[in-house]
Amino acid sequence: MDDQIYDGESESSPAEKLRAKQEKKNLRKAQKKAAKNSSSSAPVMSPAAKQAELQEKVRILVNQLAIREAMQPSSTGNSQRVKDMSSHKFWSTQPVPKHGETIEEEGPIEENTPHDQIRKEPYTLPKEFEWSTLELNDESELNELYTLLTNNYVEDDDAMFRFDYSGEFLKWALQPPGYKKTWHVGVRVSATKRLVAFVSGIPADIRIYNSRQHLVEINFLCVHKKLRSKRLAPVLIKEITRRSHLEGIFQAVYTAGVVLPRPISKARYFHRSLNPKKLIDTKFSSLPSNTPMTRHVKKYKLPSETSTPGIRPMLEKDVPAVRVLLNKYMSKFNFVAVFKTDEDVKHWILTKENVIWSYVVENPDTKKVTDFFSFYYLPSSVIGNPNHKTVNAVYLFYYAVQESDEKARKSRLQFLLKDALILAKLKDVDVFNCLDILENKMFIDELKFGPGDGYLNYYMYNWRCREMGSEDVGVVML
Ligand SMILES: CCCCCCCCCCCCCC(=O)SCCNC(=O)CCNC(=O)[C@H](O)C(C)(C)COP(=O)(O)OP(=O)(O)OC[C@H]1O[C@@H](n2cnc3c(N)ncnc32)[C@H](O)[C@@H]1OP(=O)(O)O
Repeated sequence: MDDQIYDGESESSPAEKLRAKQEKKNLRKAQKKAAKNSSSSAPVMSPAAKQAELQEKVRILVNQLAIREAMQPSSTGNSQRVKDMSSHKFWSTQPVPKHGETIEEEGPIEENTPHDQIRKEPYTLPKEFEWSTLELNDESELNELYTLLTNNYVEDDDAMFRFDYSGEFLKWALQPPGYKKTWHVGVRVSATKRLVAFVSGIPADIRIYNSRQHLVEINFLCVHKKLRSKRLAPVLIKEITRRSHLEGIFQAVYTAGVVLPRPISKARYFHRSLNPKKLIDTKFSSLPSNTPMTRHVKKYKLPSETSTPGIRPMLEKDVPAVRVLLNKYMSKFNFVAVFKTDEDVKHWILTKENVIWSYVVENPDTKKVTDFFSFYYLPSSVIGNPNHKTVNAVYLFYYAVQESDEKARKSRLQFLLKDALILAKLKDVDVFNCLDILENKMFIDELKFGPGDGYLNYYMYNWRCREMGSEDVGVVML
């Protein structure tokens, strides 16, 4: 494989020219606004309005502080380092907010590019490589993607574990209703046709604060280990951006372990041991000092049966009720996935063995579905361990409960999630993971989840908005 360095970032697209124009316009607007604010006399406010304004300012400051604090490099591992904007050769050219920029108005950073001005031909790759749109319904192409990711995708900071998404999982993640094959973007070595890089997009609907958006969700960006640091990732990102623009989509949502300009929010991973001995053998966790293994194992022991009356696997007939429950529950968060149709819920929530499991609670008297939860199966390969190849992990996905009272909701969640742990244990899962998003902090401590080393930063492309705490986030990405 030729490792020639290529910089695909020198071509400037019409969108980039438009962006520069828009930035100038924004600057002029901000200057005008500042001049207006400084010359006009302040309106008279009622004490209640003043109090509300103060509370809002404090809330914003607290959120900003929480994010800044979480972004400090020392305690959070190397991937959480915040680099200077000037050292982001690629990201400093993109329509994303800059680190440190104060955000006053929500909205797009650059205007939509008119269709006839969108570049028609793919970005140029180094001459040894070619673009290849993957056909995931073809078993052998799906297998090529599986092999690329299983050997080269996300690892923890210490390179001990690597995500091992199954082929079936990838089909689920990449072929939701309305998916576009052209957003499954591969790069092959022209001579051998070997797949060496990938990025994907899927259509998604979200609400961020009060803005509903149909956009693209970007995931599975991967460059083969032997081709790292050669600026291939920016070319892949520009190409998926171009293909999104061609479909009339100008905003994106994505998550990454690394800190880029600029997170909307930052969440932390929490882990609940189900098989403590194996987790210690694989060094996924360590035995606390002065704790014998028997006591440690006992701490995480669970009942062998669930205890919520009416709990059962979700069935297709539950889809409409689950959609209503879920969208209602999501209304309390500021950044959420919107499940527009029953088809969406059928695809994303209904059980697919060894990919996602979902359970509902049906009230034994009324037969109404009152709650549901789901978790997806994503094992990690254990790198270089002679005794264990895989850690079997599940991740909490979407859920909903109905209690409006916070105390009642907390106790319901603790009750339900305990059953989720039991059900996962019955499937021979070693660890149950979640982020501190949604209302997960209501059960994390009580159900003996412990904080991990990993963080997940949430981003939007071409959308400026205020930062938020992880408890405001209701988007679960795979
Ligand atoms: C409107 C539609 C818009 C659609 C697009 C929306 C944006 C989508 C954005 C993508 C969302 C992806 C969501 C996921 O899938 S997150 C999962 C990412 N994948 C992995 O972590 C797998 C293992 N790692 C790799 O495969 C490579 O290290 C990757 C491919 C990550 C980088 O390859 P490589 O290591 O060989 O680097 P390079 O020399 O080619 O390029 C260096 C440039 O790339 C910037 N970089 C590094 N990591 C990431 C990252 N995770 N997101 C965005 N940018 C990233 C980096 O800051 C630098 O730019 P700058 O700092 O100099 O400026």
